[in-house]
Amino acid sequence: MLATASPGLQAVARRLTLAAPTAAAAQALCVVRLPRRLPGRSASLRAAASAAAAEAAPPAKEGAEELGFQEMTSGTRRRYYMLGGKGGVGKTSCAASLAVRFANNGHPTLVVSTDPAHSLSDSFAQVEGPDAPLFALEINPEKAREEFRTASQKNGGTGVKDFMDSMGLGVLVEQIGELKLGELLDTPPPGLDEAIAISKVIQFLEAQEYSMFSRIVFDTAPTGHTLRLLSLPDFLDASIGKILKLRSKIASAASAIKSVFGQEVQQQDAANKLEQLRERMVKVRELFRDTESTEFIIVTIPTVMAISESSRLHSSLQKESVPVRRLIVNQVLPPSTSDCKFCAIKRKDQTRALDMIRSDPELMDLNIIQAPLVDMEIRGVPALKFLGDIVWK
Ligand SMILES: Nc1ncnc2c1ncn2[C@@H]1O[C@H](COP(=O)(O)OP(=O)(O)OP(=O)(O)O)[C@@H](O)[C@H]1O
Repeated sequence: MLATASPGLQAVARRLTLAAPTAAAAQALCVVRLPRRLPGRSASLRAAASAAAAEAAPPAKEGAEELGFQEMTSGTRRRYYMLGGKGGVGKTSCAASLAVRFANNGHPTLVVSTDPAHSLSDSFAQVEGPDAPLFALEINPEKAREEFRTASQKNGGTGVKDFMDSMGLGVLVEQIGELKLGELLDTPPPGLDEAIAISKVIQFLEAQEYSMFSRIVFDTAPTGHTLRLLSLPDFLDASIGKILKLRSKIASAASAIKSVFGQEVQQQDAANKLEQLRERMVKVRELFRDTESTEFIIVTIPTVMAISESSRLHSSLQKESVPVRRLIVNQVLPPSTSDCKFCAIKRKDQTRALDMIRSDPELMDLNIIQAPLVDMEIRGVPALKFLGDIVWK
């Protein structure tokens, strides 16, 4: 599939992830050209960021050097980095800057967005600029869910019920109904979309075309969703497992009659699809917990509320045995020689919040990375490279 990507398609860039693709682009794999030059304010951005980086750098912790970028980039075995945190703290900017940094260090990299707000359809695009291939993949969770719904309707929808009723097997169908899979899909719990979307990413990554990627960076959905997502594979694993069992009972009871109507093959397809989904969900869960290949990086900002939420997130991730080692504190105000009262108050507030991290039992042992608030919107590869060089050291 990669071979069909054409450099001529319409360029759309929103930081590194893609804006809503056109109908044509939505259908195809497309190449996105990002701005090659930093906007005119790059000098002030650079000055502020360097000053902030120098000022904000926390004292090196014992063993901290092992958790530098060197450690993230070493080795060619595939690794996954998932960035999560409260809405708007800078997950996408940090994820995209990490992806650019990996690509510039020779890693063919894929950055994945599963945020429903970002995409209308699945799209896959090469980002121009970095030294090694950098691709952005956006999964449309709604579309992924639709595929799943179609499979389950075939499996337990009214067509099957009418048919089974006529065969005196309606009770079994009611049992399927009790599992409420249809309802689950009509009013999905938050997190289901992301779970299905991530399972879809895993499906992609099993394909030959994607084998070249040695670093996969996930720009995850906000905190609450991500957490629910983590418990979902267990839930889906259990309910899909039950459905499959019932399915095989029904199939064996009615196979002779069904084959007369030619429905057996279709239903077997649906059952296979559910089984595949279940297997992928199990893989998602394993992937999330694999310390060798996966790391969940929490992104936060220096406010009391964001830090409290990050503390809860870390606690939940630990309960789910998800490896977390780094905490990015983004948008830390750079130092200034001017006597701006507003800035002074804000800085004091941020200092208090940073102290809170140091005394929070959930967060204090994490490797803390401070990223400065810069004076412009972070868009395009050069700006992301710039941010990445400051954040990922
Ligand atoms: N260090 C920073 N300095 C200045 N602006 C920043 C910084 N980090 C992020 N921003 C800006 O803040 C806004 C939100 O950032 P971003 O989209 O990366 O956050 P997010 O956590 O992914 O948001 P969402 O939860 O909505 O997906 C963007 O306009 C981005 O350019």
